[in-house]
Amino acid sequence: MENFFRLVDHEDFFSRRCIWVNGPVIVGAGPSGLATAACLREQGVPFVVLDREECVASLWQKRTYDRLKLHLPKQFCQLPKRPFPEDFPEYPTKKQFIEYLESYAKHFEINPRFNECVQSARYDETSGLWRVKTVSTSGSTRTEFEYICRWLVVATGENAECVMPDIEGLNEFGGDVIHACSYKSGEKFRGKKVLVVGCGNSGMEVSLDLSNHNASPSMVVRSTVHVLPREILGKSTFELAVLLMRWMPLWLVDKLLLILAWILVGNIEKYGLKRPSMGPLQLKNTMGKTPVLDIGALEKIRSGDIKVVPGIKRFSRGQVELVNGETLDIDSVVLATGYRSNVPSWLQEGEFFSKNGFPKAPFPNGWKGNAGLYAVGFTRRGLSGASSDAIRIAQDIGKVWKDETKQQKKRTTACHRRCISHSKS
Ligand SMILES: Cc1cc2nc3c(=O)[nH]c(=O)nc-3n(C[C@H](O)[C@H](O)[C@H](O)COP(=O)(O)OP(=O)(O)OC[C@H]3O[C@@H](n4cnc5c(N)ncnc54)[C@H](O)[C@@H]3O)c2cc1C
Ligand SMILES: NC(=O)C1=CN([C@@H]2O[C@H](COP(=O)(O)OP(=O)(O)OC[C@H]3O[C@@H](n4cnc5c(N)ncnc54)[C@H](OP(=O)(O)O)[C@@H]3O)[C@@H](O)[C@H]2O)C=CC1
Ligand SMILES: O=C(O)C(=O)Cc1c[nH]c2ccccc12
Repeated sequence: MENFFRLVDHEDFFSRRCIWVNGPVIVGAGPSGLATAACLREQGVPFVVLDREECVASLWQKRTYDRLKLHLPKQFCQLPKRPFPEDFPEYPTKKQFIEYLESYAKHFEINPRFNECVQSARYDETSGLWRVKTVSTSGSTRTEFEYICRWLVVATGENAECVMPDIEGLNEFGGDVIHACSYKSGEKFRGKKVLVVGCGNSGMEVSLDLSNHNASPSMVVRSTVHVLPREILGKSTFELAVLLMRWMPLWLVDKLLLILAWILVGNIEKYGLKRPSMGPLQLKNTMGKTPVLDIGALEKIRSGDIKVVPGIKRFSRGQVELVNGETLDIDSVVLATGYRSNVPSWLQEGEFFSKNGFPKAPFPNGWKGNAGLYAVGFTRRGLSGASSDAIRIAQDIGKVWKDETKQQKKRTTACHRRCISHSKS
């Protein structure tokens, strides 16, 4: 047992083991939890990280497709205190990113308690402490734990659960229906007609991968979407936007991006890809809707290899009926319908987090709540947002920690002195 938490060796009436944590409990061992743990380690603050899966970065390891690459340049995706290895390409692969995260955890000696799913967490006013209940499913035994701590860091992410839409007739469809989080490669869809529901980055990249594997994807675009080239004149579009934002307001950067996109990708409305009236960055900031950074799907749409279709009316056996009345024969469905936070399902708190599982306060103020509650990685700004939250949280907790340990030291030294002077007299 590591020295920073003590197993209070008693089992309560419900056979739940209580663990006092000296320092914060961090829920989630993804990039956000790891970044916070690393920054705390540097401050000398002990912590416990909990994760429901048996590995770090489970979203990346278990719920993403094989050909995934980061789609922002590497300098926007590395975590605090430890840059990516020099030989990483501009857009690291999923494998490289996972290797980096594993070595990051090792370097900062972060050893999460795996297979522990947090069921509930509440602040106990009387003691001024957080009570975090988990169920551990390691092996065939089921153990319940209760962690008691002063600080709670929520790092379960914006993508904790898959959004599975309830579409009429989907139960009668009969073929394979998977969410994009279970999609690995187009290999097993060769020669198949696949309906991809959703046109965010997942829908676009799954459609591209299917087409590269000689499947026939039809992608559902029920409303509007911003598609931007990943690069403009050899420079990353995201980086260009970040640079421009230093000099001009967001709406103007949006206008420029759209002019450049028009020059580079032309009118895409004729392919069924209508743009929202709000600009891409403004939409990301206000609604959290990420623009698509194109890595080749547009070309396949132009060539007709990826078919764009309107919203779905209903499914029937082997078929889908669309809102324009058209009916398509299909073999499989990939739901690229997005993700949601799961915080409301376990955190018993109504002030800091809103019902959608995101902090109520917008960036950069959504990292700190009341009574030792923190949130990391809910900024809708990807990995760079998570890093900036992590740094702030560790500084905030570190300051209190240092003040208190200093005082404690003073008390012990004073007592020590008194004892010595006492023994002399
Ligand atoms: C396909 C895809 C590609 C992406 N690409 C990029 C990119 O290129 N650049 C970028 O900046 N961002 C990207 N993102 C955004 C993404 O949010 C971040 O990459 C990153 O994974 C977020 O880290 P996180 O730690 O906040 O969340 P996660 O990585 O989701 O980690 C949260 C962890 O919490 C655990 N957990 C959840 N609930 C519980 C519970 N109740 N009890 C215990 N543990 C729990 C999960 O098991 C998980 O390990 C991408 C997202 C997706 C889905
Ligand atoms: N390479 C990379 O780095 C990648 C990054 N990502 C990131 O992961 C995050 C999640 O992306 P993604 O999984 O694409 O999710 P998004 O939330 O971005 O997109 C969901 C899509 O599903 C559509 N949709 C939802 N419900 C329905 C329905 N009932 N019928 C039809 N369409 C529906 C939405 O349409 P509407 O807009 O009308 O609601 C939208 O087009 C994003 O931040 C994204 O950038 C994802 C893949 C790759
Ligand atoms: O890829 C993602 O999911 C991200 O959230 C990364 C990201 C943060 N801010 C953006 C603005 C435009 C495109 C992608 C992102």
